[in-house]
Amino acid sequence: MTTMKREHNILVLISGNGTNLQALIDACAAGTIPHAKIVKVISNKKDAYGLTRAKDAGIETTYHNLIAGGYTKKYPGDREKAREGYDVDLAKLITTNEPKPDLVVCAGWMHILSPSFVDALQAARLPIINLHPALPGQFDGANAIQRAWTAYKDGQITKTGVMIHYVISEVDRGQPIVTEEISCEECADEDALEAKIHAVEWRIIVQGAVKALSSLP
Ligand SMILES: Nc1nc2c(c(=O)[nH]1)N[C@@H](CN(C=O)c1ccc(C(=O)N[C@@H](CCC(=O)O)C(=O)O)cc1)CN2
Ligand SMILES: NCC(=O)N[C@@H]1O[C@H](COP(=O)([O-])[O-])[C@@H](O)[C@H]1O
Repeated sequence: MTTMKREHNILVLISGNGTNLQALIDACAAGTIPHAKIVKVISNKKDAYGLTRAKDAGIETTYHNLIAGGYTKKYPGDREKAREGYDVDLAKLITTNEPKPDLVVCAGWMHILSPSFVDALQAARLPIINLHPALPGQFDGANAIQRAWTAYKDGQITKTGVMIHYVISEVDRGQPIVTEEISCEECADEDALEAKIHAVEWRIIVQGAVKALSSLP
């Protein structure tokens, strides 16, 4: 008797255009990510075009914002408490989502997640992976592409890359799942490097999701 494989549920966090979300949507539809479905997209930016991409694909969306959600008003002058409250509610949004997600993917999610968030998802046995446009330990944080190009022009590096890694409290320091190097020397300018990085991103975010799902207990 053949046992049907349960579909894995993916929840995606975005902040922008959503081209990496689109790569995941297309990969689920094509079966490149086998037996998987994106069940929710959450954005911290109301005008994120990724929300449109999700709606066009029939995926439920939620807008969750630090200011619009009243967190900075609730904790006036205490940005850390406001972020903490925001993150605790974000974790609740994710862990109580129906259907229950099996994997959270940060696909251009531009908000540093607090330890209370990371701990809450770990307690729920819910892995988080992140797309980062640099190699492990190279340019942690925001604006990695711009920083890589500057470092290359200053003669400090000859290559950069893209990685998918598990998310821990320390930003961009979680265990890498997939990495791919990119030679800066083959790029005429920063725009060419950015275009090459994005093309690699759209491929390895799918590979990273497949690997993370295949590692689930
Ligand atoms: N605890 C973790 N949180 C996040 C991780 C992580 O590995 N651990 N990865 C990031 C994604 N990211 C790089 O890959 C990243 C995104 C944003 C920032 C940042 O400085 N954000 C600022 C706000 C910037 C803005 O709004 O434009 C902030 O949060 O104050 C750094 C790294 C996702 N989170
Ligand atoms: N530190 C994380 C980071 O910088 N992520 C960057 O956000 C973009 C999202 O694009 P998208 O919204 O089109 O997927 C990606 O290109 C990625 O380089």
